[in-house]
Amino acid sequence: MSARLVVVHPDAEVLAQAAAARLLTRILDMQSVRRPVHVVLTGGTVGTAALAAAAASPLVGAVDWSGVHLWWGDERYLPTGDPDRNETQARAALVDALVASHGLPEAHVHAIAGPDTTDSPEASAAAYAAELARLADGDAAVPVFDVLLLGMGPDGHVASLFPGHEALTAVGATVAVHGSPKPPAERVSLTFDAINTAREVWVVAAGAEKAEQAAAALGGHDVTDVPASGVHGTDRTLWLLDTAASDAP
Ligand SMILES: O=C(O)[C@H](O)[C@@H](O)[C@H](O)[C@H](O)COP(=O)(O)O
Repeated sequence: MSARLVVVHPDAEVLAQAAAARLLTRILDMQSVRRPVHVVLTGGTVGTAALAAAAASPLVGAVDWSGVHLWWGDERYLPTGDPDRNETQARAALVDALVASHGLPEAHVHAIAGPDTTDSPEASAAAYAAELARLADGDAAVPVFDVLLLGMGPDGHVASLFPGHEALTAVGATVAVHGSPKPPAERVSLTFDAINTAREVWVVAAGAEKAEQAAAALGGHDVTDVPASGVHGTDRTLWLLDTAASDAP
């Protein structure tokens, strides 16, 4: 487990641009030492803005996308193409362009299944766990994630791990979530166990409404109340904030 490093940017726009530059540089760096590279994407406002910024960067052409696998930290259990799916938003911002123009194989886009192809969030979580295990080394449950992006909700949730929810203590790589306080109620998420195997975990958050929980998480508040408190990379844990999110009342 690594110490948390906090980087503060002036506003949400600069934060998204900087996170995009960091992400592309991280992938390039990793490609010089290993292949494939595994990246976990996030939904959320800043996370999606960062993907859009990555799409517009000239560095996008420097990455060998044929050697990159994309995953999600969580998904809203909604049908393929639903505008509220994290996958749909990430595809529109970046992923579709990578497949169409930059050689990312569609088979490397590991979306979490919705109700159009599975019978339940449990079935989707099981299918995602199987896909993760298929790409993992040996008996590992998940691939070694080179970078795992997370947004954070104003309640301190990350992925679909919400305060006080039973999913916080789930074992295994993935968990079906029912009764999410943020709609939609049904979701699928990576567990803490899976998230915390990543080499690098980056929490990206902007806005004054995130400040209290960001401060609580960085202060090591109990993970049951502030799930963001419980995420760490094995090599590095980065908190990428804007000024408003870093300025606790
Ligand atoms: O499904 C979701 O809701 C997201 O996966 C969630 O974890 C998100 O990243 C945070 O809630 C931050 O979202 P905002 O940046 O939009 O506040």
